[in-house]
Amino acid sequence: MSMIAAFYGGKSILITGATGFLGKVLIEKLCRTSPDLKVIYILVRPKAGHTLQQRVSQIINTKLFEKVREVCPNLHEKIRAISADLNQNDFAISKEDMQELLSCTNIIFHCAATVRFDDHLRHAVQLNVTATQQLLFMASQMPKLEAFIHISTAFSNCNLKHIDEVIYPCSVEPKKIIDSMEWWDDAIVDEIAPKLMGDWPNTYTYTKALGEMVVQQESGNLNIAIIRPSIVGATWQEPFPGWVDNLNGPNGMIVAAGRGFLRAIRASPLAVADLIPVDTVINLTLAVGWYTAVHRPKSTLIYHCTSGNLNPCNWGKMGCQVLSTFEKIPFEKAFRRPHADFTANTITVHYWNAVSHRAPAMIYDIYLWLTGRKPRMTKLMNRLLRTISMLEYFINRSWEWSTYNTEMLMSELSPEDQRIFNFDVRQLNWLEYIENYVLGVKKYLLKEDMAGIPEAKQHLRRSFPVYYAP
Ligand SMILES: CCCCCCCCCCCCCCCCCCCCCCCCCCCCCC(=O)SCCNC(=O)CCNC(=O)[C@H](O)C(C)(C)COP(=O)(O)OP(=O)(O)OC[C@H]1O[C@@H](n2cnc3c(N)ncnc32)[C@H](O)[C@@H]1OP(=O)(O)O
Ligand SMILES: NC(=O)C1=CN([C@@H]2O[C@H](COP(=O)(O)OP(=O)(O)OC[C@H]3O[C@@H](n4cnc5c(N)ncnc54)[C@H](OP(=O)(O)O)[C@@H]3O)[C@@H](O)[C@H]2O)C=CC1
Repeated sequence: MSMIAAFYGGKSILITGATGFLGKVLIEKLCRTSPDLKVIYILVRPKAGHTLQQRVSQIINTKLFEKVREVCPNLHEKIRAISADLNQNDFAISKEDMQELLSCTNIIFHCAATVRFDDHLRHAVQLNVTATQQLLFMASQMPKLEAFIHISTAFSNCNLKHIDEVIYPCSVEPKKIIDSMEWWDDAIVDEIAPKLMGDWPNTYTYTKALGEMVVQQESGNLNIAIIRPSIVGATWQEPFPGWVDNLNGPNGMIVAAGRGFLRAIRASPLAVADLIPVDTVINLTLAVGWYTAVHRPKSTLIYHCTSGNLNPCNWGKMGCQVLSTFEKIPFEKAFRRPHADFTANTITVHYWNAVSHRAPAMIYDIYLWLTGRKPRMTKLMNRLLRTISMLEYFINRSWEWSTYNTEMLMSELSPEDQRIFNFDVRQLNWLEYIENYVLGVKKYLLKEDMAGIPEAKQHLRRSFPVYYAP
């Protein structure tokens, strides 16, 4: 019998960010391995044109939930959506709902965040710092709470090269920043943001670091743990390989390269590509929830969920495998034949951006205009180049994350739990994983049919501009 699965049986679990990438995989795994859990409360913000129930149905009627729908036929009843906006006071939760959450919750998984790199500092602070503070305050009023699990990022300290499983202080206290945001107008925030952020590359990583400090400072008597995943990628094994549903991180780059838009990038081929599959992150998260509640460690433990020190792979090897997968399973309607150059030289980057990115886009737009269609390629290319410029920081450096707590936890699990909640990234075969990843992007993100592969291959071979354009 799995101790972890049994632990979640009969429990009331509160999840923020449940409609996001990690949140969906968390709900799926929880319901599949512990179908006898009592209820999962999910805090969902209302979206125009969709009722809360519709948002839940949209999630659980997808392929990701195919297996769990068999194991847990009353899935709808297990998931209770609560209308909430984490940007509002008391999360704009109704009195009745709040009362129920406070009196019933046993475990909290706090996943909600803004993961945009370019978010305005005010908004990033609101969601990644202030909302975390508010949730901790709520947690402190929950008599039945056994554990509070906070999802951070391994890049919250990306201004350091070697990162231990400890909280590093930021120069300005998060409480001061939260208070200041109330009376600073946007112009002041814009002016002061670079000074506050120092050597953090964006508002996302900076506010996630502040969020960790808040967790440490407001932990009180709570039983808390922090999980720091690195770059979270498609599923490795569960519920099936290659599932992915957004364009964040490497996903957008795989789409852009597969469709032939992206041909060269400023990246260090030897830099460690610290990717971690989303199911690995969720398995660790559930194991941490169990361990924190049952063993009640004396201090807040931080768990790095990274691959670099246990099973390293670099961007060069990943890029090659992505490209070789495109040959076997090409994407449909490619603009050009997939090809990629890594370069570290700024002049070469400018050259490739002009010759291989902007010029073909402009030529194609002229062709669209001449044939009476709306030009769109230049706009798309500019957006892609802007995205790449934001990712460059992460593909030209390597970090070392220590994983003592994560390895300690692995050794605490029974053999059965090590199998069911596997987060041993040493077992991951990168080449196989990347191939399934690319296939998953094609199937689940681009919704392309595998039956279209022969036609996609013909398109690449037969179309002269597609094959020969630089
Ligand atoms: C398996 C890995 C293999 C990698 C190899 C891939 C390619 C291989 C082929 C070879 C190529 C050359 C070699 C490549 C070498 C490596 C390259 C890989 C790069 C991988 C880099 C990963 C780095 C990740 C860093 C991680 C740091 C921490 C991780 C985290 O903690 S959180 C998750 C990370 N967060 C994000 O990724 C969010 C980033 N996004 C943003 O900040 C914003 O969306 C934005 C990029 C700033 C864009 O903002 P906008 O306001 O302009 O746009 P908006 O968001 O409103 O969207 C508008 C429309 O654009 C679409 N869109 C959004 N993002 C992308 C995207 N990345 N690519 C394409 N399109 C995108 C969006 O859907 C909208 O569309 P519409 O609705 O139709 O208008
Ligand atoms: N993806 C990655 O590569 C990595 C992610 N992480 C961390 O993992 C966690 C989850 O990330 P991920 O799943 O990728 O993120 P997503 O962007 O996919 O999901 C974010 C979630 O937060 C919710 N949310 C955002 N704003 C609000 C709000 N005002 N009120 C209520 N809910 C809100 C979103 O709801 P809605 O559907 O309404 O938008 C969504 O459910 C984050 O803490 C992130 O920092 C860490 C490392 C890497």
